[in-house]
Amino acid sequence: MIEAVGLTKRYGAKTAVYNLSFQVRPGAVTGFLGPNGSGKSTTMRMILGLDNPTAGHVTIAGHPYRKLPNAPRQVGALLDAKAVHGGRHARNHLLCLAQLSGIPARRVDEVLGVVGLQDVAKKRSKGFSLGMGQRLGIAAALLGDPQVLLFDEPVNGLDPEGILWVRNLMKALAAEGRTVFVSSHLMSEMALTADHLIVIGRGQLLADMSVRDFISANSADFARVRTPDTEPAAREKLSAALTEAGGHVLPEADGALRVTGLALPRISDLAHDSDVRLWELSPHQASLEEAYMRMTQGAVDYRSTIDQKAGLQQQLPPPQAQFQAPVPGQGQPGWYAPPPPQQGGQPFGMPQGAPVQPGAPVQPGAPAPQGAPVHNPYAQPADVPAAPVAAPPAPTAAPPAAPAPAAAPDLTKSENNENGAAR
Ligand SMILES: Nc1ncnc2c1ncn2[C@@H]1O[C@H](COP(=O)(O)OP(=O)(O)OP(=O)(O)O)[C@@H](O)[C@H]1O
Repeated sequence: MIEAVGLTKRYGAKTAVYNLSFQVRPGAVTGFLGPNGSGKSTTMRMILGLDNPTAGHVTIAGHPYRKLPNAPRQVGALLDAKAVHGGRHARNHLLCLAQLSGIPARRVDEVLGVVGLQDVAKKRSKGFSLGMGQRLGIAAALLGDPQVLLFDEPVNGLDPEGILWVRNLMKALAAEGRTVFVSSHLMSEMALTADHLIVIGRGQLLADMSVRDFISANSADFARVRTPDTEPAAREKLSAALTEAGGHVLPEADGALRVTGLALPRISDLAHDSDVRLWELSPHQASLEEAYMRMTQGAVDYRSTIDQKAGLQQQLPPPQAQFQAPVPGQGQPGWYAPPPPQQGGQPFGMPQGAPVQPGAPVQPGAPAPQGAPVHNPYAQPADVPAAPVAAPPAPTAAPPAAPAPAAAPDLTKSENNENGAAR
């Protein structure tokens, strides 16, 4: 098991990782998700003892990596597939690594076969494609037949067949009881590969939950209902009837209504009873990618201004907007209404208070425990992490309309590392 407690890493004024605590358990693929620059690689480097935490600590099987007995046999990692001596043959590269760790040569041929590079084993790796380089990096990670495996963006550069192969490999390794920790910025890929998700944004924990919980919290079914464009009063009338019947109605940018909490036949009956004609009544499911984008949108460091101008980068609402009561007949162009899974619920399984404790899956709609610190990753400027703030008032049924800015920690103070030494 990998366990991080209060992990923080600063590079000068830049806080790459802030107060990150989580556990990665054996027997499962744990996806490590976050936008570019969110701190995934930094976290992995700290797990592997390649970077010292500014504060907090991280252990593998109870030991910091550098104190782990026979570490190369216990932990395998793919961090940077390009970090290979290009002049060496693939086999020689692996042979060197094996000799350094006392691993027999026959294991080199085994892993070359596992990753499908046996036919190019005698080729210099500088001639390798991106995908072949990834396979060589994965072979190196598997050399010691380790129980704990870390892969940083393993599907980078792989073709669809290669992606499927990595996906199946990760699952097979976890099924053998190994701890498999895989970083990615693609929710769609992780939804297919991982059992558990740890999501970070700007170095802070946004979610720690099983994929199943993430799916049930985020991919609620909804119906799209459309009334004739020429009859805004009918749309308003229907919206009121649906809301009165217990549905949640949110206007979509194109004038349709997104309805949750009511089955399609019931929506049809209500429209009929209200004497409203329908141009569309269709079942839909919100995509996980969409939910993930919304979860991390406030924590994205790099965003194209050109995309925004062209309308390619959709401006999504802040999470609090999801709770705004629907206004019958009034569209809110420019944003895509999310599906609230339940009344007063927490649509994304996001921690309302403190980041979710490892092992405690987020219950959609569950209020933050009283006294838990409020964590508001959306309120942060780009370079300042959210601070653990003072105890909030008792949770209320409805969240505030606007995100409350969280106090930033004093970044000028040094923190002590696990050994008590200031960095
Ligand atoms: N050695 C370093 N010196 C200064 N800043 C660094 C260093 N390493 C990382 N950073 C910064 O820390 C932040 C987190 O970087 P990191 O590479 O961990 O993110 P990431 O989630 O792995 O990103 P990506 O998905 O793009 O690989 C970034 O803003 C990055 O610029």
